[in-house]
Formats: sequence, structure tokens, C-alpha cells
Amino acid sequence: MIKAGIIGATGYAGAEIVRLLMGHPEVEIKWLGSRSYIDQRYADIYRNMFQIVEDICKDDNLDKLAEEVDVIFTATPQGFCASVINEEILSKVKVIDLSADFRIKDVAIYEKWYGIEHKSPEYIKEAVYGLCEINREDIKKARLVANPGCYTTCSILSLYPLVKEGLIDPSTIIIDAKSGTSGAGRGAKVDNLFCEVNENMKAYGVATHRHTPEIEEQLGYAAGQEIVLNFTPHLVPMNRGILVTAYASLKEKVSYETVKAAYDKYYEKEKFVRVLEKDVCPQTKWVEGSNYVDVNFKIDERTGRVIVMGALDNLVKGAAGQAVQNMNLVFGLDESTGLDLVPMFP
Ligand SMILES: NC(=O)C1=CN([C@@H]2O[C@H](COP(=O)(O)OP(=O)(O)OC[C@H]3O[C@@H](n4cnc5c(N)ncnc54)[C@H](OP(=O)(O)O)[C@@H]3O)[C@@H](O)[C@H]2O)C=CC1
Ligand SMILES: CC(=O)N[C@@H](CCC(=O)OP(=O)(O)O)C(=O)O
Repeated sequence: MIKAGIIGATGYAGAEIVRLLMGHPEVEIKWLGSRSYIDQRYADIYRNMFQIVEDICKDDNLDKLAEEVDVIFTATPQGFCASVINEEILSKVKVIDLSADFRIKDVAIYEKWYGIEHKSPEYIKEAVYGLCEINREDIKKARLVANPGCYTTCSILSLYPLVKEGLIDPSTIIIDAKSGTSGAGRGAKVDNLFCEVNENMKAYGVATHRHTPEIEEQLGYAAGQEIVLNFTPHLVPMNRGILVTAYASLKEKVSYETVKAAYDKYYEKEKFVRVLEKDVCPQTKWVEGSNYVDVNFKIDERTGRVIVMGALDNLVKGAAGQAVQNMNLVFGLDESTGLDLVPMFP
């Protein structure tokens, strides 16, 4: 059995890792790390875990934890993993970091967009960007996996085949994205109060959102050139879900079949990416609670643009599910072990 420790287990992403690992046949949870609930029963914080998780929360000391487990998930705020990681830890355990600390290769870009100093830039080069469908072989060899963001996973996977196959002009990409409020975490914030979110929708982080450089970097690798794009997130009154609608100009007139062939080339064998049938638009409800990303596209002949759509559950494929998928790859398990989650509806 793989012994796992989860730091930030009391947050929404960490709690989702706990839920998924409880159903994983090859993993036992050894450590539920917290900052505010040390020595308290986990099931007292998440009562859905009553009689399921019996553990008591421990601290978030990675040095101690590395002696007891094989894999550590850090589901903690930006900056935490970078401030505690060291060679000793990485020589003993695999680390899967759900924050953005090791996602962006240029430390100056990370520091500019996140507004914090990076405390261990020496590990940025080594860290593998954990988008399984694209970086599978590198992930298998990784000691440190940078688990991608929720908006970014949806945006990149939706656009990747078009960029990689050179079907669109990447400088024309505009991404409009919506997220449920669990994307903002469990911490109390005025912006996320019921009265602020319910029956309301708002854009935020306009032209400044921290996921912009992450998407630009990853799609830039696919395009083989630097990309600058627009990314605008919105908060919508739902618990879970990301919906992306993206627009880009086609380089030349192409048929539905040509574009569909590009999507099939990359995703036909991918269990967790479902390319929907013609004219079917992805919906967040169709992926809720599951590790699927649903994608589709529509060619607008009138404008010469292609409209791309994607949907995923921010806590599953956008966070914990992808983290477990990464763990499976790192430990040589079947990639979908513990992730056969049928979407919930309604
Ligand atoms: N929510 C989402 O949809 C997604 C989140 N992520 C990423 O996952 C990480 C966690 O996000 P999320 O679960 O939403 O956040 P939450 O605010 O819900 O949880 C944060 C967790 O980190 C712990 N924590 C808070 N501050 C510190 C600190 N200074 N040092 C150590 N631990 C701390 C908290 O501990 P305690 O409760 O004990 O105080 C809690 O367990 C973030 O990096 C986020 O960007 C990635 C993809 C999607
Ligand atoms: C609704 C909301 O606030 N969403 C968060 C993104 C989710 C997240 O936690 O970011 P990562 O995916 O990069 O880890 C935000 O906009 O900052």
C-alpha cells in the first residue's frame, strides 16, 4: 500500500483528496495535516466523514511527515510548499503540490503575478507540470509534481489540439471562464458570502488573473512560440464546476471533420477527456464529482473563428482528481485507479 499524507487536508481541495483516497484500493491515508485544527477529529470538521475517517488532524511539518509516508500532497496556499520543500524531503518521498509554486518556469513571472517571493526557485526546473494527458512520460519520473490549476486545466485541454496542430492563430485567443465558489477555497471572504454570490455573477481579476501566465506558458510550448492571450474568470452561484468558452481565429477555412480529427488525435485514447458529439455543448453538471473534462468546438464560418468549450469539476480534474491521477502515474499504477467516478446528476 502507498502511504499518503495530505497537508491542507482541511481545505476544500485537501478534503477532496481525502474523499478520493478513501476509495483508492492502493493507498492508505497516514497523515491529515492542518494548521488550525491540530489534534481535532477530522470528522468533526467534515461531518460527511463521520464513521468513515477516524483520524485526528496533525500538523503540517513536512520534514516529520516525510519519515512516515511515500507521497505528500500539499493542498495549501501559494508559497507554502516552496517555503518548506528541501532535498531531504524529496529524497524520501514524492511531492504533489496543488498550489502554483512550481507551475511557472520563470520565477520572475511567478513573483510578478503572485506578488510573493519564491522561496525555493532551485526546484522549479525539476518540477514537472502535472497535466497528465500532455506530460505523462515526464510525470512518471518526477519527484515533484506541480499540479495544474482548475481554470488552466480546462482552458489548456480545450485549446491544446488546435494550438498544437497550428489550426488557429494563437495571438487571437480569448478565454472566458466561469467557476463555482469552491474554487475560492473554504476560508471566509466577504466576496464569497451567500448574499454576494447567490443570484449574482461577476468577472474578477480582469487582465490580471494569476492563471493567465500559466495558460500562456503551457499553450506556448504547444505552439512552439510565445503566446499572449486574454483570460477573464467569473464567479457564478454554484458550488463546483468550471466552464470555459474560448475564441480564436482559424488560420484558414477548415471543415468540422479536420478540427474533429485534431481533437481525436490527442484525446481518442484519453479516458478522462471526452470530446462530445457534434453541436453538443459541455455542461458542468455532466462532469460534476468526476475526473472528466468535456470539450467541444464549433466553427463560426461567418467570423472565421472557432469557439471552443470545456467543462470540468474544479475540485476533481481541476485539483484532487488530477493530483491522484498524477500519483498513480508516479507510482506506476493504472492512471485511473480510484478515479472511476461517475458524474452526479442532477
Ligand atoms: N479550490 C479549488 O478548486 C482549487 C484549489 N487549488 C489549490 O489548492 C490549494 C488549496 O486550495 P483550497 O483547498 O481551495 O484552499 P482552502 O482555503 O480551502 O484550504 C487551505 C488549506 O491550507 C491550510 N493553510 C492555510 N494557510 C496555511 C498556511 N499559511 N500554512 C499551511 N497551511 C495553511 C488550511 O489549513 P487549516 O484549515 O487547518 O487552517 C487548509 O487546510 C491552493 O493552492 C489552491 O490554489 C487548485 C485547484 C483548484
Ligand atoms: C473562484 C476562485 O476564486 N478561483 C480561484 C482559482 C482556483 C484555485 O484555487 O487556483 P489554482 O487552480 O491555481 O490552484 C481564483 O480565481 O484564484
